[in-house]
Amino acid sequence: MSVKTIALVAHDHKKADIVVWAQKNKEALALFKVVATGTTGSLLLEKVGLDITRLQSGPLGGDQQIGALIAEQKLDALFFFWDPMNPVPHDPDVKALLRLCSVWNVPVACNVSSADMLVSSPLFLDPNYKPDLPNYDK
Ligand SMILES: O=C(CO)COP(=O)(O)O
Repeated sequence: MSVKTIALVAHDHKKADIVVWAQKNKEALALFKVVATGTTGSLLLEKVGLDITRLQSGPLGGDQQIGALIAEQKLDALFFFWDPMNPVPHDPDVKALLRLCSVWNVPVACNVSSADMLVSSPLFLDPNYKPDLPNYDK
């Protein structure tokens, strides 16, 4: 049984949302090891006081670093408040990250309501719960 690792990421127009969400869920988030992309991580540290491992900023490779954690089976969930209304320069990285969540059966919440449900899910909070790994041999 080990502490779960989660990643928190928000695009610029969603950063206010993730700060409010993290403030609301600060107690629950303290149960996890938290990693975040650079700017999101700085904001969460400053405004919420979360203990966070900061990766690169998204456009500089932060999404890919989180993808690498998924490929190495070192990430238990992704909370990604991505922006459906504004394009980002690293859109291929965003798509790749979301794709890897599906490839590796990693739970991913892309908006406030799904983040609320995931962070309060008894199943996810069960330290013994591990989603099945996919089998691509067939
Ligand atoms: O762009 C991002 C995710 O695609 C987020 O990166 P920042 O947290 O550095 O803004």
